[in-house]
Amino acid sequence: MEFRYATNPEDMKQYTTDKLRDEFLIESLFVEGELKMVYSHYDRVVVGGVIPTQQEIKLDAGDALRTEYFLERREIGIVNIGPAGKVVVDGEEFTLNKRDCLYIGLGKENVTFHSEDPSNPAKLYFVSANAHKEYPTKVLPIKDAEPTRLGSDAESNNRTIYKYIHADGLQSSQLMMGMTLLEPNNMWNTMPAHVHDRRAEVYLYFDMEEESRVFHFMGRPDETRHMLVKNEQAILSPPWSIHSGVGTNNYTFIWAMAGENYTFKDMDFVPMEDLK
Ligand SMILES: O=C[C@H](O)[C@@H](O)CC(=O)C(=O)O
Ligand SMILES: [Zn+2]
Repeated sequence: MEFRYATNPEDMKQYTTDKLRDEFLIESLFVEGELKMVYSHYDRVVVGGVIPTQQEIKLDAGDALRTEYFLERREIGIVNIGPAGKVVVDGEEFTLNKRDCLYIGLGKENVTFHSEDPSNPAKLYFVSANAHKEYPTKVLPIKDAEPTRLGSDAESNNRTIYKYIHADGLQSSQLMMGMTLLEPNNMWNTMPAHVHDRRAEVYLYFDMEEESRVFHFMGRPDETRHMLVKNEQAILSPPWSIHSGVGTNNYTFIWAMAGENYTFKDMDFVPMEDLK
């Protein structure tokens, strides 16, 4: 488990490119046969990636959480971004095909990750947050998720948002999670940009070509910076930061939020005049 601390936005003004990336970019989450995790002090989210091969991989609290097991005081949302996989939760099996989401509630002790075909392994991405109450452990297959169309070709941001974990979907204590797919020839996400000072957010960009990049914008609206992001890299977005990107090609991303309220629509849009 790697640890990331929270940042004062005043300090971010001084950051070099390398420092910005060290604090906010997660460059490597997916390694065959391994479970990789980053613990962020923003709303204490844990961001993880796992590629199980021949052997199952256990979701382990290690020494980092100082609890008996990972979900003792947590909940988790898992999305498969690769070939078919399986998650076993206290003996119950959940199959996840590409883009399916599994929510696991507080108190589940034994969670293991598996691939249907170890030579063509699953790629499971997850975000976990602290939880105060147990909600049902459940899969939402992508085919049953509600699509919302946003943007337009004229603005190069024609995209579909699927919400998985939220007030009207899979229920949780505080975690919200979903996925946004851009149509071909559409490159912009989240423009006009917004902030939600009550919740931190995490992005995972994926389904990108090796040579494609997303220029991801962050920072307070009047003090923005960018980071160059590759396929299957994640971004930690502080509550005070915009989180918007433009790609050299279209792409897909998973967003996850945790924090104060549980209201997806609680976001403050930034007028173009205020963006600097
Ligand atoms: O707070 C919500 C998140 O930033 C995403 O829902 C934004 C997004 O997917 C998009 O505009 O494309
Ligand atoms: Zn947001």
